[in-house]
Amino acid sequence: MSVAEAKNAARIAARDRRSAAQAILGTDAAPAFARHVFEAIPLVPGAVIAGYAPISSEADPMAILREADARGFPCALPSVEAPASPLTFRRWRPDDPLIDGPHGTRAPDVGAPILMPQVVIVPLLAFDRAGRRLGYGGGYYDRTLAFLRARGENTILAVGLAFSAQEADELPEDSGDQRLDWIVTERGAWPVG
Ligand SMILES: Nc1nc2c(c(=O)[nH]1)N(C=O)[C@@H](CNc1ccc(C(=O)N[C@@H](CCC(=O)O)C(=O)O)cc1)CN2
Ligand SMILES: Nc1ncnc2c1ncn2[C@@H]1O[C@H](COP(=O)(O)OP(=O)(O)OP(=O)(O)O)[C@@H](O)[C@H]1O
Repeated sequence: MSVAEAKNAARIAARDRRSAAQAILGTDAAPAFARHVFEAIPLVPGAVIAGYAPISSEADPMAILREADARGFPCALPSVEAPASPLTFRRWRPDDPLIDGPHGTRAPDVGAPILMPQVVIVPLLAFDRAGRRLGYGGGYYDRTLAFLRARGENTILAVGLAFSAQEADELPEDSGDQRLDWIVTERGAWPVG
């Protein structure tokens, strides 16, 4: 089996596990995610924190972003503005309206300023303890984290957000894959490695 085939097989199983976890935990997990992030992760004051507007059964980062905003961290959400390119992040404040993007995603209006995040909360279908992750297969977050890491002026933190049931033993990986630095679930926050 090629790495791409192994990833596709893992995606199918991971989708079911994620939706089962979301059905059980639902909105109860969101405040736990926020508590773990602010208790465990060393955040530089003023760091730009990027989240995402959740789709489907994704773990919901919006409680993290609202708390970040209340603590004075500028927040941003991703926007797909060109295919096969890194994501663009635009400023978001609580209650800002969002516009529809591809695959049911929502993003800030194109009039919102573009920000370069130092902390990227990453959606995922599955993660493992080594920080490998599996997304929908568009490669957007791999390209985006590679781009942000290559700029190199600032170390960025890639924080995978998931239900604990999304943990996999060992995910398939290829050379373009970007690993997570932290994993946050409803049970806690762990640095990778
Ligand atoms: N909430 C969220 N926003 C995001 C992403 C994401 O994964 N989640 N993205 C990450 O790249 C970017 C948008 N790109 C995407 C690329 C592919 C699919 C996708 O394949 N979605 C599934 C449908 C999900 C579902 O309803 O279960 C699909 O079409 O099969 C989604 C988003 C930026 N914004
Ligand atoms: N660092 C990268 N730079 C450029 N292209 C990449 C990179 N990583 C992956 N890609 C492209 O994206 C495709 C899909 O990658 P992959 O299957 O790892 O996506 P994913 O991590 O599941 O999705 P996503 O990152 O969007 O959540 C790859 O086949 C490759 O063509």
